[in-house]
Amino acid sequence: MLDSPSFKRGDNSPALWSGQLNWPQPDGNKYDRGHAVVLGGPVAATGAARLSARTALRGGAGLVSIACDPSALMVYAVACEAVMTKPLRDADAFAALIADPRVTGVLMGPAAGVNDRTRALVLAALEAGKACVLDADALSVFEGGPDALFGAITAPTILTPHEGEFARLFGAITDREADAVVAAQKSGAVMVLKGRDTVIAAPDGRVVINKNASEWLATAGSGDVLAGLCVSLLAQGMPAFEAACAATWMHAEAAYLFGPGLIAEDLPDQLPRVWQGLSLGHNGFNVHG
Ligand SMILES: NC(=O)C1=CN([C@@H]2O[C@H](COP(=O)(O)OP(=O)(O)OC[C@H]3O[C@@H](n4cnc5c(N)ncnc54)[C@H](OP(=O)(O)O)[C@@H]3O)[C@@H](O)[C@H]2O)[C@@H](O)CC1
Ligand SMILES: Nc1ncnc2c1ncn2[C@@H]1O[C@H](COP(=O)(O)OP(=O)(O)O)[C@@H](O)[C@H]1O
Repeated sequence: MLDSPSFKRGDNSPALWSGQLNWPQPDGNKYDRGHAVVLGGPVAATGAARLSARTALRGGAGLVSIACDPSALMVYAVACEAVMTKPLRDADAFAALIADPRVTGVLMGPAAGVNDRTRALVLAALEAGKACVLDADALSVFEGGPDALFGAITAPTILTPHEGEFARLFGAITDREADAVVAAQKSGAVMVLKGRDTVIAAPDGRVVINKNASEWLATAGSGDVLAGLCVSLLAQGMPAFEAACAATWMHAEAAYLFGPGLIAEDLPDQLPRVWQGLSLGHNGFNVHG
């Protein structure tokens, strides 16, 4: 349906994007499913990036690394197992790290800090032409001067603001759907305007409303998980709009499968059940042959 040039608006469902999921192949290796790099926050705020990175692995990325200031490396190294850690001194070091062609997606923002360092790292990643997901502080650092951000976006990019972050870049919201479409066109990025019904808008005018969310998702770190899922699917080669739609639906489905009492930590480990549902023909159609 989304391939039709006439498609403009609809509710999110696997029918829109399941054909573009990157399933592991019998003769494949981990690099076939991409390497996602997550920017880690400082030593006192490591949880958000760890949630994002764990989710990126559960979302199917073949490799996931957290890049962080050397002063925080020990915390990440002790806390992470399959997720790798990379020391990162400055924007030049970040550019060198992600210049590896096998790095296929970069997430910045969760607990990164609203400061000049975060701003410089975001601009370095965008200028490197990498597929990026920008969330939280990676958006807030451009409050008061968003054109510097929009002008740097050339590669596939997903922005995942909550309403407060959205207003910092685009002004007060009057109509969530219309405002998200305008914001996508203005920024050149896929917009994921989060909320009860999340609006996903592409610069070319496509817009989808996600309606399977649970109110239990309104919990600290839930957005960090969504950002991790976005970068996972982007790093696996999905187009940005389809990756954003799939991530939003899978995030909400994970919450539904867990049920009441959910906290953000519970979400990544529900993703195998989400994948199983998709592979077995969830919602009445078979996506895995
Ligand atoms: N485990 C961890 O380490 C975690 C770390 N985290 C990290 O914390 C940092 C701060 O992130 P944040 O989102 O809490 O705060 P911030 O950017 O100041 O915005 C908050 C202000 O915006 C407004 N607002 C309007 N609509 C809103 C909405 N729908 N949802 C929320 N707010 C809304 C509202 O203003 P009000 O409307 O009340 O005037 C509110 O006061 C960031 O780095 C993040 O990654 C978190 O992810 C949690 C887990
Ligand atoms: N009332 C609600 N019902 C359903 N989903 C919600 C509700 N409130 C928030 N969400 C979802 O929870 C997530 C919260 O993300 P965010 O505000 O960035 O949190 P955090 O910064 O703590 O990670 C988003 O995916 C949003 O769509």
